[in-house]
Amino acid sequence: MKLTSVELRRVAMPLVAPFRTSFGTQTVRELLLVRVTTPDSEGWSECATLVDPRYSAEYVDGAADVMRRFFVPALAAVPDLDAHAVGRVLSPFKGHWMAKAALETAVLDAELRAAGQSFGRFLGAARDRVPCGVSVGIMDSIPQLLDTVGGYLDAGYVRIKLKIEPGWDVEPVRAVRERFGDEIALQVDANTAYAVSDARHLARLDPFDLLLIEQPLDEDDVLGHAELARLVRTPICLDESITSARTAAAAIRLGACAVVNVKPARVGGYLEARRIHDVCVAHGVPVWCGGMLESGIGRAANVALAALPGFTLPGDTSASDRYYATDLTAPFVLDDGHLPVPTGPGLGVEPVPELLDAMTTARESLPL
Ligand SMILES: O=C(O)CCC(=O)N[C@@H](C(=O)O)c1ccccc1
Repeated sequence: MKLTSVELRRVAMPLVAPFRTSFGTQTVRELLLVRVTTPDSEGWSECATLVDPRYSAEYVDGAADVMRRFFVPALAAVPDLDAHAVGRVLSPFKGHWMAKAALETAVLDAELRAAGQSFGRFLGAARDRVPCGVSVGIMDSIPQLLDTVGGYLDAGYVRIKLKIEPGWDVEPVRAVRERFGDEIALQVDANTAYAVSDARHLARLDPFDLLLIEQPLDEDDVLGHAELARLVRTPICLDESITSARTAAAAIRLGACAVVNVKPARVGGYLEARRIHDVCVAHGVPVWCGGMLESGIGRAANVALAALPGFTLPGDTSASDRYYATDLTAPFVLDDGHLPVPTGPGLGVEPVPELLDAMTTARESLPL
């Protein structure tokens, strides 16, 4: 396929409620959407960068700039591009995994729409719907947390993930266990907020039978996670540390993680995400699909990925209304704790034009 146009759109989507993590609070999701066209198709994707480099080193303006100045010119020069070529063409450029993921995904969407094949079928989905977890932010009080968790359980979510940080960890977990019992699937996400020296404190979470503790330490502290795994009983899951199939294999070999959060945006796209899935399955390490507060565009692709056989734990693939009163696409609606895997060509969804225009704050056609 030859790229005939690439458009970047900045979209502002207000969250239904502030979402606080150990690295900041989101109230509006400022998204960068990518739309590519080829002679016989179009492709959409969503770049998962935040407005500021707090989750990772990438941020929205930086992603748009690197696409504009380096990535799109390189891809536009390729006469017969396909999704598998994108990673190769962009490999001389270091990092910028979310920007690379957005371009690869848009090209893949265009390719699959032209072929009439769904993302799920292309990736190797083994299910037609996926069980959904939900991520619960750091709250102002325990009562507020319990009300929020109760609402999500009533909505049917099959797993609760609590964001934690020093000062908001053991007590919230204890309160949720005391109120909702030992049966609910419960895990925590620290987003790198702790140090190995906090091991004894983190071991106080062990009695609560958590599924996992996600990314307690710095993303580059793989050895620290291996040491922590020897000091706490709760399984360690890595997110920010896993940037490729190779780093996944190394982290597993070093005993740094027993579970992996597969997040396509963090690793350059769905092709590498599937490689990470395959490496983890080969090592007997369960995976689940992480989220970046995606609109329906990114959510569609994540739900398709979460249907692969090694995704044996519920992911952060929540319904649209977890974050947004109005989604860019037809909303993803939870049904008996599950979301259906889209079956249409490509992502199987597209932005609703009037909704997209209403939420667009800037648009830019890149010269090819
Ligand atoms: O449900 C979702 O999409 C969000 C899941 C979630 O908690 N994501 C976290 C994370 O660290 O993985 C996050 C990413 C970016 C911004 C805020 C939070």
